Amino acid sequence: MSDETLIKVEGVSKKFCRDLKKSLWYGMKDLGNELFGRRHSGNGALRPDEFWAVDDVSFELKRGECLGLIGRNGAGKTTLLRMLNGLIKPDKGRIEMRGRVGALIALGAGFNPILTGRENIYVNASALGMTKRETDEKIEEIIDFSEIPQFIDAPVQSYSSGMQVRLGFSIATAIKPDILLLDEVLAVGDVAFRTKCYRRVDELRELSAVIFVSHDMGSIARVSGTVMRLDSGVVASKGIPDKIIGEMETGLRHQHAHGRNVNQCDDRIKKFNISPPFFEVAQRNEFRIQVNIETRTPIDGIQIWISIQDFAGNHVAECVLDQRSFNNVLITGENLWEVVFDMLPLRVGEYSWQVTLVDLCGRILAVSRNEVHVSVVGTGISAHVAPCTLPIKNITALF
Ligand SMILES: Nc1ncnc2c1ncn2[C@@H]1O[C@H](COP(=O)(O)OP(=O)(O)OP(=O)(O)O)[C@@H](O)[C@H]1O
Repeated sequence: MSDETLIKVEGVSKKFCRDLKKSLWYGMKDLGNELFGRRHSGNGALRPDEFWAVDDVSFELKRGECLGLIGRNGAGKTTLLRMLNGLIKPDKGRIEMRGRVGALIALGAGFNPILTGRENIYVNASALGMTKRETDEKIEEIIDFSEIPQFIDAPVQSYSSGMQVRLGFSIATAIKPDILLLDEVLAVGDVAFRTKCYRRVDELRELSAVIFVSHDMGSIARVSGTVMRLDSGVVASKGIPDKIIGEMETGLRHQHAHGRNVNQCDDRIKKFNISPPFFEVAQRNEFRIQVNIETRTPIDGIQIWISIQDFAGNHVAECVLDQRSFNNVLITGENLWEVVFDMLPLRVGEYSWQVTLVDLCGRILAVSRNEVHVSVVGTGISAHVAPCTLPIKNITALF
């Protein structure tokens, strides 16, 4: 690790407005005041319906350091990354970034959908300060790493979410950035690609300052030297990974023990349950789970990501339920599906499931982590080599 500070954040805050009409009105007023050189309340007190999404956050990061950013949905992690990447302006405070910044924040962000993958590589690389010659030298490496050479001359709008993540990550890291910002969006990639990405982050960590946002505590603990937990925009705690992750998990267990729904994240989601919470299944036998989502408003298009981890926290199996598998529209109130899997192609042992509810833009609506446990029983002779995809037999809407 060097002594060179690459990221310096001092008292940074960002506010948003919950009401769209008011938000537009405030925005126009602030713009008018700025044009006429008048002070505006953009950096002052909150106006009706406004709230601090990020509130007085300060930290520094040196080359060679990796900061893991954790917190429940809506804690302000992405907003902080977007400010660091210059996509939005803080209302208060100061951000200093030194060197080239590689970032993978929102799904599809930074891509022009009508341009091909190859054209987007050139556009992005030039925005990151690379010359055409430098990009020419790197382009094969970028395409190779993304593993999508057969689609590279197709428009990005035809790419799946996973393909966009592959290309975005390959570009962001191929430029050998001084600063690398990685949001949860990496989770969209499949297990094998994610593993490859973590390996590359390990390599880059020596040379860059890395900020890594994730809900996957195993990955956070593996990659980060320090972890910072945000809670309602405020830095709730910061320190070594084990301590901060432990605190967060204890908090979640406490809420659970006191009857609150730990999985509730986005305001629109009232309940997100997977049942049964524990089940035993014989190797290679069919098994079924129920997914129950209660919403306050309709949500047009969701995906459900299921990821299974073994006792050591390694991802061993996963699958995505999207519009190809079921009618993925949520109605107001109760939505209940039964999902039948053909078999669980895993070795005998104990596993936990992480089930994540995601909207069509890859934004996480709710996470059910380590709430569902499965015990695989059988002869012990296995089975599929992990990681593997869970074979879905069918999904039925129960109501
Ligand atoms: N453009 C916006 N306008 C209004 N509110 C916003 C906007 N962007 C984010 N928010 C709100 O700011 C808060 C922080 O959001 P942010 O996306 O930073 O959280 P997060 O910790 O990254 O959550 P997640 O884990 O779900 O990605 C949330 O309440 C969110 O609804």
